[in-house]
Amino acid sequence: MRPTVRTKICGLKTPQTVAAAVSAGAAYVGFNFVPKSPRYAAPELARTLALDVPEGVAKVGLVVDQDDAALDALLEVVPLDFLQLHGSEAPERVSEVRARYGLPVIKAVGLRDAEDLPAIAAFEAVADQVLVDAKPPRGATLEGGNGVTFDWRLIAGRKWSKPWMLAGGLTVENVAQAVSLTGARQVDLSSGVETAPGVKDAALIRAFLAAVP
Ligand SMILES: O=C(O)c1ccccc1N[C@@H]1O[C@H](COP(=O)(O)O)[C@@H](O)[C@H]1O
Repeated sequence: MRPTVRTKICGLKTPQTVAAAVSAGAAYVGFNFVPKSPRYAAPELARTLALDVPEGVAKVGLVVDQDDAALDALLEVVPLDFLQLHGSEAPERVSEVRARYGLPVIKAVGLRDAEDLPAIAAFEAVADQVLVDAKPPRGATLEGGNGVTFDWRLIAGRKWSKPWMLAGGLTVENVAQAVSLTGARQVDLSSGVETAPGVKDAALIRAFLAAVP
């Protein structure tokens, strides 16, 4: 049965882990198209995986600062339901991507402290969903997937007009507290269900989904 809080498992690269996410009730499965990431899935692989995802589970493509040519090429191959923009895309770029591809866009915003909060409002105006993630640690090479949390009290009790997802360092141990503190109705994670960077584990995926309230 699907948990009440909708869950996205991101960075899937094998049929076994996609099947684990789907059967344990994930609402979204994510494919990572960031070449430098250990979670990268080549478009042909992602296409094969995506074709096996049942109706009712949304397929999300995670990209970082991709231009139209790269997105054209990706979307020719992989049947996606959402694009997740996880780089330094400006609000104007979010609008352009929505208009060009006709797909809903999830825009990631990184939080470290209260100064980062206004960005959520800026993207709320143009994106279909906002993904509220931890800002990468200083010196990190990846824009996300770093397994770090932010101070959830920063967003406790806040309301936005668009659907949003909580991300950043979520694990089986902390997800219930994160949801209770922030009021999130959707959560997203990648490294918290891995045994090594980029290596997802079906048992960890099932345990995480069982722990989501
Ligand atoms: O996972 C990656 O490699 C990645 C690379 C570049 C941008 C985003 C990436 N991952 C996304 O980051 C958040 C949080 O991840 P984590 O749970 O802290 O590991 C999530 O949306 C991932 O999809």
